[in-house]
Amino acid sequence: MTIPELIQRQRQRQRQRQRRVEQENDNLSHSLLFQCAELVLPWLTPTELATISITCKTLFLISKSISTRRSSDASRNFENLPIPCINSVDDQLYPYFFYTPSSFSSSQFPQRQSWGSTSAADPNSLSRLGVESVSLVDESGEGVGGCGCERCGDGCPCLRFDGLVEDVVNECGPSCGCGELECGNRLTQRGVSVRLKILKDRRKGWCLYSAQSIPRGQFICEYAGELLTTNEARKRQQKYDKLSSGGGFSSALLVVREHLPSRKACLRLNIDATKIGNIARFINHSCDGGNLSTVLMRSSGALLPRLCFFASKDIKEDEELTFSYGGVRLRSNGSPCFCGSSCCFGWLPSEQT
Ligand SMILES: C[S@@+](CC[C@H](N)C(=O)[O-])C[C@H]1O[C@@H](n2cnc3c(N)ncnc32)[C@H](O)[C@@H]1O
Repeated sequence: MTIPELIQRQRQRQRQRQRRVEQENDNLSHSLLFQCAELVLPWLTPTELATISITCKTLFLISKSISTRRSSDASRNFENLPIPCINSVDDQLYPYFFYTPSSFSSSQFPQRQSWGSTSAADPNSLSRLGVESVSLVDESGEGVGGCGCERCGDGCPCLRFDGLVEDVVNECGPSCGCGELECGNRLTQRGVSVRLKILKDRRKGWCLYSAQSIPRGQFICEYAGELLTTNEARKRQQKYDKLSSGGGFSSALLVVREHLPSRKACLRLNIDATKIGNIARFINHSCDGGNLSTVLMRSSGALLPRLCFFASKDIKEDEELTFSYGGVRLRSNGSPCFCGSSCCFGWLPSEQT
């Protein structure tokens, strides 16, 4: 071999080595990018995700799989069964909101929530019974109202708990000695146990549907969201009314009043599930009362009750779940109702909050 040939061969080897190193670096940075993106992207909003997905192929593919995972379970693994979102009317893949299995005071909630990552959300990372942190105590600071039953049944004292307000159904609570969720008097504390799905309707927006037949009396879900002061609820209602008048915005602020035995005062709960809520935020109104009834449930010793939905009749698979938002239509800027019932009033119930 001549000297120029030797030099050429050496250069060739050098170039091959360099290409190998470049390829390895490229693979490494791709997998690093992949790992970082899988960690960071689930924290983004749909708009942020769409923006980042157009920057390179890897981010496009990861964003796409996050969107698919988001639409496969709106409850992000916080409920016992996945609740898929199905949209056959437009391009919106899934409704975006923060998930909470139970109501809580808004100052306790983080600014962002991860949704759609490969590792499932930890259902224990958010308390299922947020409102129970506000509990009744005796003078020594001990919780009151709990039972000491080994096996709770009809004789459990929690069922006869002398509550603050009328028309509230009682269950065992955190100060009971009957163990955790296996107790028979905690019907509404185990989360959603029926198959549900969220479908999009062109006029009503997202709707909650049954994905199995459900017998009358079955617990469906709690209405969970931010617990607001009445002042804050009024401010938000004004803001939501303005946004709704522009179209394409749905609010989910619910006001529940429970009368005290004197009938002179009431306990008022303002639950806003617009930004932070659970699947109950997708239940639409029906002027005929729909197929759900609401019941206020109080766990023994808890100050605040929880608003729970039960099937008010036998429900078939693929039926929309609805209830009546109320009978009052006071606000002049009410929205049109598309419940489709024969007694439809034409406008959604609304009152001054
Ligand atoms: C609690 S949210 C229900 C979920 C909502 N459809 C969504 O897409 O998020 C309440 C909002 O849903 C819409 N809605 C509920 N019932 C309706 C009905 N019968 N007709 C028209 N819109 C309805 C209204 O925009 C209302 O403000």
